[in-house]
Amino acid sequence: MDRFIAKKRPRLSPSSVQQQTLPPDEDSTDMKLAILLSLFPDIEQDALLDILISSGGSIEDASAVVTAQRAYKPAKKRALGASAIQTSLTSHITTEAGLPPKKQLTRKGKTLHLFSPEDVAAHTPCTIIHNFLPQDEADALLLELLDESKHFSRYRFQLFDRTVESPHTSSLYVSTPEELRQQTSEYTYGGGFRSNVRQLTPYLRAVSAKVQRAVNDEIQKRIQTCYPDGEKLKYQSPKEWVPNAAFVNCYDGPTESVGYHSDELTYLGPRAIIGSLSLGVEREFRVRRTVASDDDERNESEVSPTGSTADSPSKRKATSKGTDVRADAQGQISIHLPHNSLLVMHAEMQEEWKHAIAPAQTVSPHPLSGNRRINITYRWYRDSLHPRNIPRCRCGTHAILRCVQRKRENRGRYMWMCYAGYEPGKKGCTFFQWAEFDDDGEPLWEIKPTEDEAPTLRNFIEEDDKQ
Ligand SMILES: O=C(O)CCC(=O)C(=O)O
Ligand SMILES: [Fe+2]
Repeated sequence: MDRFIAKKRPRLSPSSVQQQTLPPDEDSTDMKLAILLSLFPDIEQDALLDILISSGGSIEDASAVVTAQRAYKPAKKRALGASAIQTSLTSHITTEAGLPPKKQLTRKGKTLHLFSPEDVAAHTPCTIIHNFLPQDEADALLLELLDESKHFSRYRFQLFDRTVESPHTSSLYVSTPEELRQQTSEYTYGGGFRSNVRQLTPYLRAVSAKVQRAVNDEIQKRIQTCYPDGEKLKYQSPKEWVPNAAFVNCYDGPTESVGYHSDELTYLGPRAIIGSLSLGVEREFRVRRTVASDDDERNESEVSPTGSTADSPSKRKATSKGTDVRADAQGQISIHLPHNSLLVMHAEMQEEWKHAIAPAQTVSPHPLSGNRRINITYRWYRDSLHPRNIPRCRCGTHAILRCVQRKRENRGRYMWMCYAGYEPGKKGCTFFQWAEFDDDGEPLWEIKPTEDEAPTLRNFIEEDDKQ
């Protein structure tokens, strides 16, 4: 549900930099990749990422490589692509129950393809349930949302001096007309207000009860089998996961996609969990782990069960340039998402990994949807993170919540920052403030939030559904 490519804040002129702590330099690989994608829109994102890594993180060098390679292989899509390892791992690798193996499985420039739920649970921060709904219900939901998708739109944002559109369409769904009003005038998304918000449809609501049960079961299994001492993670909510917003994406044809990103945490809070239901055409969901920019590649052998790496300052190594591309040096994992599969993105996902729907060369048409894939991400917007409580920046919009992923010294810390600069026609400010939470992920506000009457979002499950 994020902007289609994670972005670095636009550079500000020295005169506009305020006297305050500026946030850590985040996501520079993604920004570089976004720039390369805009320069070479016909080349696959993965291929550009490989080239960026092998060029030591330099955009200039990477552009020169692409241009030179093109001279030899004109306009052949995927000609520069990463090679894939096609395998099912469970038959080859023994792991402790539910724990990721000690040895790193992915390598620079490689894509490891996972199909079975056991492999997905063991090697990624996700779990997957195939054939989640009875077939007729899955088909009915797909048909309902294909009809809805006529009203979807592309998300637009500002990247330097260009307005860019998401390479797929989407809409947000909430329960009531009042919530719809709030979503277009109080809640923001990537620095601006949403224009495309719709009211929950009958099947979206009916299915949410099943998603809620399954996601809560998967959370408990994950805690018991994967997390240290069988306890929830720090900042993860101990409460029941209750979806009250659904973000629906439509990918019409093989080239529609979403770039690598982690989801915006502003209303979901730290350690967000997302239930993601796939319908129609099967597509690849790619994940890659993010690591601190100054980490040694070797620390990949020290992966903890939560996916974070052990801190070993003695192994740190200074490098001359492009250190941030180390995060991508591990390659990526591809999870195949067939029709009617529920993927749960667990609490370690948004802070420590990035995800994408990769463009495909071809897709196998689905009998009901043709070349289209529908994806629903059910989300839990937290009452304590209602817009009325969130810090305002100097532009007047409220700040957005992010987690430091790359810089070792602040990795895992949360921050509020202005994102208005990404909204077409707006200029952002330099507002930045560290965000503090208690161990259960509830915000610790410096200033007590105002108490107004605006209702918080309602659970999708109505009282009648609970009986
Ligand atoms: O389509 C998908 O499976 C993922 C969509 C996604 O990442 C998002 O909406 O944030
Ligand atoms: Fe996402």
